[in-house]
Amino acid sequence: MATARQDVSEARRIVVKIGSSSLTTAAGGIDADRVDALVDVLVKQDGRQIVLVSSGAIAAGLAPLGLVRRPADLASQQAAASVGQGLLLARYTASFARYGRRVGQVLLTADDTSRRTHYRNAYRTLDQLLTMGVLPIVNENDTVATDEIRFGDNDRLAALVAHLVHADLLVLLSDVDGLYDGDPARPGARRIAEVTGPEDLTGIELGRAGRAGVGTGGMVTKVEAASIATAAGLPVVLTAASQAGEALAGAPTGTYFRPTGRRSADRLLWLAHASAPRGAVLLDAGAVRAITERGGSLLPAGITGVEGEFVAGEPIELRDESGRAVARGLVNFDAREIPLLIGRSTRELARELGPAYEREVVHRDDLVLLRA
Ligand SMILES: Nc1ncnc2c1ncn2[C@@H]1O[C@H](COP(=O)(O)OP(=O)(O)O)[C@@H](O)[C@H]1O
Ligand SMILES: N[C@@H](CCC(=O)OP(=O)(O)O)C(=O)O
Repeated sequence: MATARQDVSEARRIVVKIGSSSLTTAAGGIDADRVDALVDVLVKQDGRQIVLVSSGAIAAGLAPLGLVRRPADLASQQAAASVGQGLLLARYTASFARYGRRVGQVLLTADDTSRRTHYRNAYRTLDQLLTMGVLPIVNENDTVATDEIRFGDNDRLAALVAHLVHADLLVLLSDVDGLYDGDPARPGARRIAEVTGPEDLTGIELGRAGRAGVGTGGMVTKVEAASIATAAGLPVVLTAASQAGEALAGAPTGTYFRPTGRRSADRLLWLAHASAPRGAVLLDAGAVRAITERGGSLLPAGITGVEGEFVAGEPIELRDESGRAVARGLVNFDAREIPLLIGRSTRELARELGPAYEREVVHRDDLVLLRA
């Protein structure tokens, strides 16, 4: 028998993510009835605050541009997103207006949000919208994101947004009613009611997107999103958009992913999962121990080399002597300055180059360890 989902029914701040495949018609374009059906459910969540992460900008922009499927090149996808995002928001605005509710558009890029000031601003804006009774509708800012820094799918973005807004539940809505042990179209495929940890996922075939030309990422990115959220202490429910009401009420629909970890320092989750490192510094064994075992900052004395082009404030990888990435962090120097610092003490650098050089290469507060 399925276990009761008390943490789901009691959740007060919830991120609901809906995929393109659940919002668009087979011919391309927004399916107004499906948008209305979702909105009908969301407005009934009395006493709860909802943040909606909605995909569908690219899909919504296809038909108006005379395209029949998602184009392969980034520029055309971005053009479609630019046309479609406005249409999508207009549709949501009209649908929520039936109930006298307002919505606010929030477009995020993964890269921006791993920076401290942007992260804080994003939190403040979302929190303020919720306090004012406005329902935020989040999407990736497709028109500016480049291939390297782009999520592409919204599943992982939703997991990070759930963490950002201090939600107590993440609901992923798709065109499939849960995680199956293999391709759900295969006869005999079985729905998995509950995932208690990564061990429950061994042997499961995670396929790519379902309906050709609409969704992206398929189950792979949904399971990744669920792992990010559950490791940060959040329960996750994955189910079909048509079952959103039951899922939010805590009924045993879809797949429930049980939390496996505890909430971690805010922004660092974004640094680990959303940032695209611009380069790397190589660390000697002492520096690796200092950051992995003693929770220390990375000082110039422990650096043996530098790779790539980056400027102060950007995310970089910290690698051990074998080249393995052990951490990610926001660097305090430009790449071209690092050779000057290699192997030298901060005191010596300050004496020779001035007090501006008496600083960590990566401060411990801007550093996240990667799992081995
Ligand atoms: N093991 C699996 N369990 C469930 N669905 C799967 C599995 N493997 C692949 N899929 C496919 O993933 C699709 C959902 O992903 P996607 O198309 O990216 O949806 P969305 O637009 O909702 O993000 C489903 O339609 C399904 O065909
Ligand atoms: N930001 C993109 C999301 C792309 C996408 O298809 O995501 P999803 O349907 O969630 O797999 C959009 O709005 O089109």
